[in-house]
Amino acid sequence: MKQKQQKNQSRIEDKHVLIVTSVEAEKEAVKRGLQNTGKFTVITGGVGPMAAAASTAEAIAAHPYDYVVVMGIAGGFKGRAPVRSIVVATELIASDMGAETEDTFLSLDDLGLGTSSIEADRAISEDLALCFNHRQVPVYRGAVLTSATVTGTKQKEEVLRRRYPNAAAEAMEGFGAATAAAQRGIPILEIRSISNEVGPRNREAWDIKGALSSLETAGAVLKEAFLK
Ligand SMILES: O=C(O)c1cccc(C(=O)CC[C@H]2O[C@@H](n3cnc4c(=O)[nH]cnc43)[C@H](O)[C@@H]2O)c1
Repeated sequence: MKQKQQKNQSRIEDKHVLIVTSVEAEKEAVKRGLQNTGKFTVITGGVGPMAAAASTAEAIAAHPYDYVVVMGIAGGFKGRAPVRSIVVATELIASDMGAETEDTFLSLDDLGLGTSSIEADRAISEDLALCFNHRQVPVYRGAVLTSATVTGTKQKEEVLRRRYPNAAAEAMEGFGAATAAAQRGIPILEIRSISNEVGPRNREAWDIKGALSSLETAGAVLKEAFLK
């Protein structure tokens, strides 16, 4: 009876997971963390929401993945997610898709034209945050913004803070991959390691090496969460 129950259950350890990164260095960092675990396929999907959407759509059309996980480095909002910490997304938001008026911003939801926000798989993202805590890796849960343009001014940072009070990080791919996944009903997750503060551009100050090291740890934690 027990055997039969186990056979009928949809077991998380039997799932096949597609991981979407933007550049090769992120893919290699995640793969080091995963240590050749067969159930994960890691792709370099390109930079920006359009490249991420197209690459994800192509991958999930070719193979029946059970989860899509967007991973990479990101900017963190000061006071919400410091450099080298990890952000596990609660939702993936297209930060600039909508319409401006003289005094506000209208999202696609406000306009009745679709949605600018897709929720991350709640149970797994909560579990992941616990796994990071367990390893004493600083982790924050919050919305991850997808912006086609990296924020480079104080003024834009403040606009985003006001518009998205629950945002912890900004990157460029999540909502694109999530759109492709949602069209096939595949749950989405986003895990980001913070390389820089969102705000005035200072590319030399980005801690890419540190963030890639945190991303490698994130790969190991993802493996632990899916295999336990
Ligand atoms: O130059 C390198 O060695 C290198 C290694 C890994 C990654 C990079 C990138 O430039 C990745 C671009 C990627 O980073 C995300 N990102 C990072 N910070 C921000 C931000 O403040 N706002 C938006 N996006 C950010 C983004 O997802 C890009 O795809 C270079």
